Amino acid sequence: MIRRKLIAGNWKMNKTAADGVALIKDITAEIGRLGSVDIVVCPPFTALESAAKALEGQSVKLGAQNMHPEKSGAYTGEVSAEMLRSLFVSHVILGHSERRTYFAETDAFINKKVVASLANQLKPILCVGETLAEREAGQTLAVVQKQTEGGLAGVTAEQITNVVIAYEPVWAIGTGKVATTAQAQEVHAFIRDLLTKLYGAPLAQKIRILYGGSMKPSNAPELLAEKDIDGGLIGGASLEARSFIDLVKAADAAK
Ligand SMILES: O=C(CO)COP(=O)(O)O
Repeated sequence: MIRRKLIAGNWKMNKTAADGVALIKDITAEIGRLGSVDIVVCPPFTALESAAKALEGQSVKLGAQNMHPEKSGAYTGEVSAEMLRSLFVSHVILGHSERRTYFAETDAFINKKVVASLANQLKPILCVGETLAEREAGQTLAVVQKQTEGGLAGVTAEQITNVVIAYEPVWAIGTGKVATTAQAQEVHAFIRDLLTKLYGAPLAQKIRILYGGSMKPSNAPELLAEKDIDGGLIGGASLEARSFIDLVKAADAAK
């Protein structure tokens, strides 16, 4: 398999610094040195520094949930790529549907962040996905195409293998409604084709495309068996050590 599976936990606005360290200790005690799967945890900003210390010497990587595209300046409440790098952050979730919806983030703004993250040696996890109304109107692939192309504008062939795409159908996030494996694989294959058109097959084959939306240990094996599903971006099930560990084990079994 050319693509290593990747399991990323998006803690969203959950866990204090102390809660985060406790969770990381439970996770790393069981799978901290598992070599076969890439694992990333994405705590809130306030828990990054203590999480980085708890992850020292472990293979689990650290991600942030957002960043601002500018280097520094008068952007109250925001955090730059350089600030994240100084806390040993390697990945950053960008364009999550919750940020698109609640914070009015556009493809153009998300694109600036993607470009800035790559320029600062961070690996962006670019989230794309349709709402229920868009799916019902038959617009799923058009929406995903617009968000993917918009997010990746200006990203070069040299940079693209550092990008991770996460397909997260908005109607499946936090709802318990998981996309069927066929629904997910259809969109993942579509994204892979799009990446092939943009960057050519050899590079497109190397890019990880994660599924996100009510993924849990019970439905992960079936999803992860699909040809173009290279891992998961996990919300709710990443908040408990047991379910997160079981998701990582499912990815290990599917590799
Ligand atoms: O939004 C998600 C990950 O970014 C998915 O959240 P849930 O796993 O809670 O549905």
